[in-house]
Amino acid sequence: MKTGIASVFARQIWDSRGCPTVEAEVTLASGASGRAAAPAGASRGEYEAIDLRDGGIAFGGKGVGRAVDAVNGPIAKALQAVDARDQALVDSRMIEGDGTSNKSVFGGNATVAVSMAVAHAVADAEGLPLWRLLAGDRHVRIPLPEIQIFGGGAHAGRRTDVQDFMIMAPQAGSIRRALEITGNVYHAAGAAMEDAGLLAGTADEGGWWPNFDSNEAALSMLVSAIERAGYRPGEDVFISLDIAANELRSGTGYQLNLDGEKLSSDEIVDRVVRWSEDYPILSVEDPVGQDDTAGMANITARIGETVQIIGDDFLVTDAGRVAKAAEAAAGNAVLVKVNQAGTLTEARAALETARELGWATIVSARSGETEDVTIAHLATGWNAGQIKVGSFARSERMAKWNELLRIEEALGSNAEFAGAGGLPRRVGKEKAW
Ligand SMILES: O=C(O)[C@@H](CO)OP(=O)(O)O
Ligand SMILES: [Mg+2]
Repeated sequence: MKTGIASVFARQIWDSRGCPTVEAEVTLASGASGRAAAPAGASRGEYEAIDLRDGGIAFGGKGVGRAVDAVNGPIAKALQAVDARDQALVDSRMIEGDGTSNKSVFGGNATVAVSMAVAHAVADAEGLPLWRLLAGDRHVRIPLPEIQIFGGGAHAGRRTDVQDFMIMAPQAGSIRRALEITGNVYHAAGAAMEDAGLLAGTADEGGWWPNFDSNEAALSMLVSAIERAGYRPGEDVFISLDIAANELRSGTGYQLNLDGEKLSSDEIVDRVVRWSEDYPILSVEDPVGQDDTAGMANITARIGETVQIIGDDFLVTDAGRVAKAAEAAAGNAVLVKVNQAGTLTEARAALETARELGWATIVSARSGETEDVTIAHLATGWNAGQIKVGSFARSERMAKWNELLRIEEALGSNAEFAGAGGLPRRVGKEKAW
């Protein structure tokens, strides 16, 4: 069989934070091949797949020899001669071989690299771009991007409590135009920071280092950067926040260091609701911690009609957690990170479950990335509607944005920008700022 897996091989490479990660190469009997690399998170949910790192830590500068060995040993053996076109079978062989619920034997960094490399090898064998292989004959839309302008939280020495200050331009009409708008806002924000004497470099994902005295100061600066770039906040360009509140947990509440306050779940929800009234915020991710279903349900009831409420650490790309959250009306969108699940099959199941429930889906990068562009293909081929990759000024991020430009070009006159259509069904109703 030409698409039978002939070899699986891994090596250690280095990611955008200068930390080691796993790169896998898969070759089929025909000679077709695929390559993919595992990303790595810094703000990680407790329920996501474990990255194996030598020395046992989840994030940092130690090697990934154990994960590399898992690929070159048991995973390679388990996948020998398996038909690569059967992604579900490939992934279940790894899931069964690992035998744990969180991939702690092989490492999620081992399984995710192999899972994605297999998909690339099939695309090579079929002579198709990966997005087209994944989409089949189905119509796809170019995803609406969420792009970081300031990076805070765990990505900037906890300089702001909020982790990602991002923008969205649902009316842009194309990825080409959305990126142009983002570039203009990004540079305007840098110039505004310089004018205010606040320019102090960039954070982990390339957003400006957030030298602010309050979370509100960052929000105000973002609004003025949008205006300075010549756009109308709340019309052309909206704000999207990743609070990453799991990182703020302290006892039973949440510690906001910049604002010098400890808040209960109800109080942090009040705070985010107030921000959403005072600023043109269209999307909020992880406003509460990974186990705070009541808090997610509370904020969804209060602002979910007009604001997208995304679960990241709260849902960890798990179909079961998405279904439970939907039952509790806790959120209206899921962030899909393939390495939280550990395989393409499991990540896609989380995405499909959310879609069936009328939730929005956002395919996302991690804060530690490589030149791998797989997620641009997943977001398009799975018709996710949205994509989050980090900022607009570092090559591991730009590689993904630029790949989307190529995909849009390949679609030619069939290219359709998801725009506001990528938002949850309830979001996008009239709201004045
Ligand atoms: O929280 C997130 O959404 C991501 C990307 O911003 O961060 P990390 O990869 O560190 O989890
Ligand atoms: Mg997040």
